[in-house]
Amino acid sequence: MSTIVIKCGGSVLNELSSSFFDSIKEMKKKGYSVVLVHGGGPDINDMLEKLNIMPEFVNGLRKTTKETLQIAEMVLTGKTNRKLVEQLNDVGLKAIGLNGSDSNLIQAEYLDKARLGYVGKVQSINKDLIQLMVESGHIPVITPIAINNQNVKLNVNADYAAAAVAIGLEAEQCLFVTDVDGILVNNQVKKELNKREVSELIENGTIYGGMIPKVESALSAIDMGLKSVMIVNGKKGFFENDQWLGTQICRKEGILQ
Ligand SMILES: Nc1ncnc2c1ncn2[C@@H]1O[C@H](COP(=O)(O)OP(=O)(O)O)[C@@H](O)[C@H]1O
Ligand SMILES: CC(=O)N[C@@H](CCC(=O)OP(=O)(O)O)C(=O)O
Repeated sequence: MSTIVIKCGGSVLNELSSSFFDSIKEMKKKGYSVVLVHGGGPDINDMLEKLNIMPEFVNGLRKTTKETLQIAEMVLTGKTNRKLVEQLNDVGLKAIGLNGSDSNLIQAEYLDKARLGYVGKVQSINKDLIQLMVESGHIPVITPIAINNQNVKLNVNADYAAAAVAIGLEAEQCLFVTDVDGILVNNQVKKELNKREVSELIENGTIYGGMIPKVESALSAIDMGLKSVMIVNGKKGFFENDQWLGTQICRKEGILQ
């Protein structure tokens, strides 16, 4: 059975359009297995600010102290995951929330402990557990908190978590659902971008902040054999006339021609 992994960004979780849920129903009807990974950066920021802790990011990744990690997990599992699971269940989709640290669902190691603290780089995923859920007709909704081999929990950027889940499941496609129509260059959505173009756009500052983990994880997923990675807007319908609307990340030039 073909799998589509959908990463739902925190930027758009409160504004998901009804066509977002219709698209998931459509994919299920067509026989795809659907697996969701969610973010929640803005919810974490709100809580940190309430607690007078200043959020800090390096290239779109949150600097994570032990305290920040606890707050991130509390918000992501207690608020963000709950909300998305409830919304999916409300429209009749059988969603089930899973924390990435449960049963080694997402295994990670420190990405750069000195610079970023408790931030994880995914090493492996528990494919069997996800497949168990999928085969029983459920949509797993995964929170990007991982665990390392010393049982230390780590905060993983949801874009990297989604790409790792897509690779682990040998998914057909990974969709990054966010709050913009795709990657914008001079206010125009690029239909496709390759590795070289992405590097140039990061270098000249056109791609910045939260878009960096998206394009970097997209490129590494493609390098590892994933067929298709797209960045789409969750506030609108992003599937029309059998086509995805957004930016496709390609390995090399002209891959779609
Ligand atoms: N070239 C670009 N095109 C579009 N958005 C960009 C670009 N570079 C940076 N961004 C920013 O990336 C944001 C999406 O990333 P982020 O806020 O982390 O979303 P999410 O929570 O969905 O992961 C956009 O809202 C925009 O501010
Ligand atoms: C290490 C790291 O950056 N973790 C992210 C996890 C949530 C996330 O990725 O949320 P978005 O998809 O909304 O950005 C964070 O703490 O914000």
